[in-house]
Amino acid sequence: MQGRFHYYEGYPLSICAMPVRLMKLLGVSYLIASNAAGGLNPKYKVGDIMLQKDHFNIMGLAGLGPHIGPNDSRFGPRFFPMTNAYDESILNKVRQIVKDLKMENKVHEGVYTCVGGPNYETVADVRALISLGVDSVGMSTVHEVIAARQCGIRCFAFSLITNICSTEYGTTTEDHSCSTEVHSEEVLKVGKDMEDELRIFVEEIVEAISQDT
Ligand SMILES: O=P(O)(O)O[C@@H]1C[C@H](O)[C@@H](CO)O1
Ligand SMILES: Nc1nc2[nH]cnc2c(=O)[nH]1
Repeated sequence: MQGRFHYYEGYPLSICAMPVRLMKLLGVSYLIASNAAGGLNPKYKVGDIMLQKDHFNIMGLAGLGPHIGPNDSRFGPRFFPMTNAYDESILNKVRQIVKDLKMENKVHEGVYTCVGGPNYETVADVRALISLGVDSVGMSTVHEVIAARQCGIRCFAFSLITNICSTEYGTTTEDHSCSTEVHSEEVLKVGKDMEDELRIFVEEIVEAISQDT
């Protein structure tokens, strides 16, 4: 996909996840999802990559999801497990790729969460998410992975840590900016700067997966 639909754009989560269901109809069996995310884990640095071991479905706990409403059985059963949402065998292949590409110093494994956005988090939000065991926070991916798992697509996802979420209020300067604020320009720049490295990373993953098929 080139881009995606986001909840903050006003689309329901079923529309945000619609491309995944279209993929299912086209015969896709693996999903590689990526996202720009804020780092919550204190070990993370800007430009690091977090392989998603799991996600914390905070929007789902609030009753939002791509699968709310009448169930269309073409896209899977009404009820389904999410215990092993992120495919361990793909993750093992990626762990090897990380070693081969000598990326160990910048790659972590952790838990992602999706919030509604489009505002970034308050300090209180950040502190709460950390206490809930979340390592990175963004505005996508979770509902795509839910739709994928419902219809049996195997999933791998990673976050590019584009900024560090602040647990401190910081000081506001005369121009009303604040040292600990996140701005989308920073997020976009880190994404752009990492483009070539991430392309190689994803190409390697596609290659490794395709050896299985
Ligand atoms: O589509 P993703 O999740 O990669 O983009 C994230 C969420 C927002 O669209 C944007 C915020 O900076 O980055
Ligand atoms: N919610 C959220 N999404 C992001 N996308 C990139 N950075 C962030 C962040 O800090 N928070």
